[in-house]
Amino acid sequence: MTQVFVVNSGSSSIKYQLIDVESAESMLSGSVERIGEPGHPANHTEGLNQVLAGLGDTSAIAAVGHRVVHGGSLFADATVITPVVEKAIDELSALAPLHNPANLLGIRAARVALPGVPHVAVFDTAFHQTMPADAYTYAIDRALAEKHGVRRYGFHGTSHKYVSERAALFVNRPLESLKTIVLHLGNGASITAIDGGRSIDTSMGLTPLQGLVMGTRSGDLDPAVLTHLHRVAGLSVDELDDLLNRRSGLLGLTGSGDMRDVQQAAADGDEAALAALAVWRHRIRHYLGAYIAQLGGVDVVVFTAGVGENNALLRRRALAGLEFLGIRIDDDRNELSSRAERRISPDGAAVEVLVIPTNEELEIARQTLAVTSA
Ligand SMILES: Nc1ncnc2c1ncn2[C@@H]1O[C@H](COP(=O)(O)OP(=O)(O)O)[C@@H](O)[C@H]1O
Ligand SMILES: CC(=O)OP(=O)(O)O
Ligand SMILES: [Mg+2]
Repeated sequence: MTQVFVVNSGSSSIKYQLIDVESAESMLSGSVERIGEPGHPANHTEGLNQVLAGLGDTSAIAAVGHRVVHGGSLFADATVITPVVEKAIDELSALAPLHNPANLLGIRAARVALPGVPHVAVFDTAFHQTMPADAYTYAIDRALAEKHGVRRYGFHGTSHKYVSERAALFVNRPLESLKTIVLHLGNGASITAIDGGRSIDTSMGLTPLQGLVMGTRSGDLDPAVLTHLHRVAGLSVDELDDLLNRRSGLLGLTGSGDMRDVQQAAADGDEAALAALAVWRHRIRHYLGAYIAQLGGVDVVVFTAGVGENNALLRRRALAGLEFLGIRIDDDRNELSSRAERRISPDGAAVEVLVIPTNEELEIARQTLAVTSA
């Protein structure tokens, strides 16, 4: 029995699992959520120490897999963590300020608790390294961009990879033949266009700030918003960074960054919440349309992550009115509350619409074992 302990430090949560890789069975799993909010762990170190204290017998653990969000163009594959790798993850923190520091805290805390086994980093960016240059290039001075690694990288790759592979198994068609769009809608959110199993475009960019409206991140805006706010409102670079990463998105529009709160407020008729949901939906449909064009069609649309897996109403609203594209939802199927992989389009629809719970931890465990036993 080969067990891998997986630590997934998200921007607002720590998810962990002890996984028996051969059977794909989860021996232990849990999460610490709403980190930083009142009544919850103050930070990731506190959260992780709680988790590690409850681990019990660790003798069967062969390796520890860590989700690391930004790997730049240095890491196209899972990598055993050495001091050099740790330093690179640290240096990439500037490009993923909500994530890489949390990932590093996780690595350091776990290494103290589990010192005798290899620790492996599995990067969110790796799956998107297949994107063609036309999709990842920003139209700015080429030499400057190259010197500073300024390009689109994309994130949530472990999730997009896992979910698209599960979707192909679910519809019982070869992954190589499918045009798939995965909507990973969590606290952070991104959409990926996957052609035959390869990421060809994704909504996040140089950092996990670009694209969709998220819990606290703005997603897309005209880059001139930054220079404008600097000039007219006197905001410094750090203040702008904080504004767009930590005080925008649903939080900026409504006062809460948690979709559950926003939806409750909208149900109670709160104008700001209703408007925020409309912006959230508009942005999703913008990318959905774009990716159907980039792919030249779509066979499978998949919802995953916190919002995508759990919220039937938001799924319905995201896809409403797209019947002309063959995208339809069966309301009864959609509203069935379940933790299972499921189809929510009607039988015989041109496009399969699925809900596939993501399992970044299982994917991380598999990749961790693959590099440590290679
Ligand atoms: N039933 C639900 N309805 C709407 N949103 C939900 C529901 N359950 C969870 N969420 C949202 O999912 C988010 C967390 O998603 P998750 O994928 O776990 O995020 P992350 O990995 O970025 O921490 C929460 O911020 C919450 O807004
Ligand atoms: C990259 C990213 O946004 O991750 P998360 O959804 O965990 O915040
Ligand atoms: Mg996540």
